[in-house]
Parts: sequence; structure tokens; C-alpha cells
Amino acid sequence: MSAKVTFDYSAAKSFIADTEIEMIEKAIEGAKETLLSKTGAGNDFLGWIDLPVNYDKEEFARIKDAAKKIQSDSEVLLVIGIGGSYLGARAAVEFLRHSFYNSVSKEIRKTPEIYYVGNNISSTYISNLIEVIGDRNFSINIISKSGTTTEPAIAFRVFKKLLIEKYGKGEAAKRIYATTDKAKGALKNLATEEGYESFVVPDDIGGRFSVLTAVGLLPIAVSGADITKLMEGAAAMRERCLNQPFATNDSLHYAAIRNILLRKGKSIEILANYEPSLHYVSEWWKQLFGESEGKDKKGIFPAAVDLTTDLHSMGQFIQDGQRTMFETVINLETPSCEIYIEEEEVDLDGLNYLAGKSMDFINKSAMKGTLLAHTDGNVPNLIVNLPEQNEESLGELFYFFEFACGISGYLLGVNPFDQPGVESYKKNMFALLGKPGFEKQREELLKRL
Ligand SMILES: O=P(O)(O)OC[C@H]1O[C@](O)(CO)[C@@H](O)[C@@H]1O
Repeated sequence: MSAKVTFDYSAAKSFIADTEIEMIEKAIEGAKETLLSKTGAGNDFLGWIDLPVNYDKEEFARIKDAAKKIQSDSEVLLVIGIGGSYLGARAAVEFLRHSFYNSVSKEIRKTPEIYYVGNNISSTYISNLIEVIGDRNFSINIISKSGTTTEPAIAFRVFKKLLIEKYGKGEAAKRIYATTDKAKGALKNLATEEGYESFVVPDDIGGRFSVLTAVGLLPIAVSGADITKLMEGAAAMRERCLNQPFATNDSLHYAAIRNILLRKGKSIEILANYEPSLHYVSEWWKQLFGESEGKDKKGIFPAAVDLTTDLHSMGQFIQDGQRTMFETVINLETPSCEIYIEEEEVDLDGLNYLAGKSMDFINKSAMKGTLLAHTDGNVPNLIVNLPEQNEESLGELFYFFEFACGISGYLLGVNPFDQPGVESYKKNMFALLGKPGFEKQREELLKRL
């Protein structure tokens, strides 16, 4: 593998003194030591660190076989999951495959259409999806580590019924793939009872760090992307994250710089991309950093923009609004496709000055121009270079961010591997729904509504 994911903060040098980097290095080394010696908070959720080189090969082969079966007997795959139980898969499928994956002809796509459900509670969304499936053959990958999350559980009820009505109970069970805890939870019990093929979310890997487990790998494999190469990319980045000294360790530098900027009042990080295929990578990243760092009244708020699209909606604020943000640009170095601007005989639209230039040259010029403008507007810009739109690069990128997130969380002094704050809305929702055991809370909440 030649090209690598790299981190470049040269455009932000005017915001950061060399001494600040020297001063934070010790703390970063300390956080790394805590992470790797597994002595910090949340140390029972560190299975992701060695995952790219230490995964269950038997299960990996089963994932590939299941993907082949789904490809051969289904026109549609439903991925039912929420948060870390679908964002990584969606990020990978949208980045690695066709921009219009579900709409492009089957001859081009070659693999089943993939729809994500169970990530909201909208009856319109679910009803419309039922219409999209129509009378076509479909399979379900239900993904829930806890096996009890309300959103995917509800969607699963609806689509399981549809499957049983279509195929009968026996055949339906062969079209349901459950990715969940190895031993406990409602979904595990159901899978055992009904005989669904099951895949494991390891005990020591939390949802937002699970993209390289069966959680992400089965849907990604169904889409036709190469999961072996994805793991190889992650393994290559793991090697560098673990073994490179601070001076040449890009992931550690990213963690260091964002924390230096936070200490200067830059409490919002905007992840920016110039390729629509990266939209869900940003959604995945938002959960990774948001759930890991946003606690104990601390954290950097992770936001994201798709550019140049959002320069025409959010650009004004980034350039000129409250000065509390910095920007991390994912720079896809080499696009998969290229288009050249042609010369027109009569230059009515005034674009002949671009004749012979590639679309990517124009895109990169927009990126460089924006980077300088935002820097001038007091928004420090960091760059993560992503070599290509392929599995190796994406595997590297996933691991780069995961490692930086663990380090950054320890630097902040939080447990980056729990998410206690997510429970509050659930308790209120259960009380309002009348779930047994929540009677007292229900009374109190109803008084407030
Ligand atoms: O896989 P599960 O247990 O359904 O959880 C889904 C998501 O819900 C959370 O537990 C809370 O939002 C996330 O951490 C997780 O990714």
C-alpha cells in the first residue's frame, strides 16, 4: 500500500505556537499509555484497538458467505439499526459504491439495493419504504448490540411480519440476519428461538467503534465492497498509530491540535468534505466524537458540512459568525472519476477560461480558496488527506479517527467509552408510552406537559 491517510495542520500554524505542541506532547503520551495499557476509564471497551489484526476469521468468512447468499436471493437488503449500529455501514457503502447506489441500474450496481431503517420512529418513512420494496425479494440485517433499542426493535417487528407474510415463517427466518450480543438481550433470544443466522458484537466494542465488526461488515460486504481490504487499511493505520513516535504520528497530532484549539475557545469542530460520498462518514464521525467526548459538561461539539454545497447556506456563518469554531477538511486527493470542461464556440456563460480544466481542479481550487478565506476569518483549518475512494483509504480513516478519539477523550479527562446521557430521553419516552415500571415518572412528566 503506497498512499496513506495523513494529517496536515500547516494552515493552522498561525493559531498554534510550537511551544503549545511541545507542552501537550507529554499529556498525549500519557493518554496513549493509559489507552494501550488499558488502565483508564472505560477500559473494558477497548476491543477496537486490536480488532484490525485480531478478528474472528471464522465469523469473517461467514459474513462473506451470508453476503453472497443475500446478493443471490435478494433485490433489497434492509439494514435495521441506529447510531453505531448503522452509521459505519452507511458511511462505507455511500463512500465506496456508486453515488446513486439504489437508483442506478442493476447492471451497473450488481448487488442488492440497501435501505436503512430503524433509525427513526417515522411511520411515513416506514410506510414509504414498504412501497419501495413492493413485491421484490428482500432480506433483513437487524443490528443491535443491546438488542433492546426501541427504534430498531419497532422497525424489525414491522418488517419481520412482512417477511413472514411473504415467505412463511421458515423461509423468513433464513432471510433474517441478526447482529447482536453473543449471549444476552431480547434480539439474541429471538435469534436463538427462531434460528436466525447470528453475528456477534463483541462485549468489549461499543456501538460507535463497531464499524469493523459484523455490525458494519455484513452490509458493506453485501454492497460489493471489499471488506478484506477495509480491514487491511485499518491494520496499516493501527500500526502507525501504535508505533510511530509523537513527531510523526498523525492521529496523535490531530488529537493534540484539536485540544489546543479547544483550550483557546474553539469549542465547535466542523468536519468538512468536498465529495458528497463522504456525507455519512461525517455522520459516523459526529457520533464517534459526540458520544465519546460530550459529557461531564465538557467536549468539542462535532458538526459537519458538505461543501461546496453548504458554502451557500452555512458559509456566511463559518466565515463571519461567532468565532468559536475550527474546521477539519477531509481532502479526497484523487477522485474516482474525472470530467473536463469543454470549450464552447460562443462564450455566453463566460466559462471558457476553464476550458481544458478538470472538475476536480475546480473543486480543489474551491477547497484551497475556502481554506484561506476561513483561516483569514479566524477559523483554524486542519486537513486530513484521504488518498483514494477505496477500501484501504477508508479503513485507515476509520481507525485514524477512532484512535484520535480515544486519546482526545482521555486528554479531556472523560470516559470516552460510555454514553450515560443517552438514557435520559429513553426514560421519559418509556414513561410517556406507559411502559411497565415507569408509572411514577409518567405521572410527574404528564404534569409538566
Ligand atoms: O446497538 P444498540 O444497542 O441498539 O445501540 C444503538 C446505539 O444506541 C446507543 O447505545 C445510544 O445512542 C449508541 O451508543 C449505539 O450506537
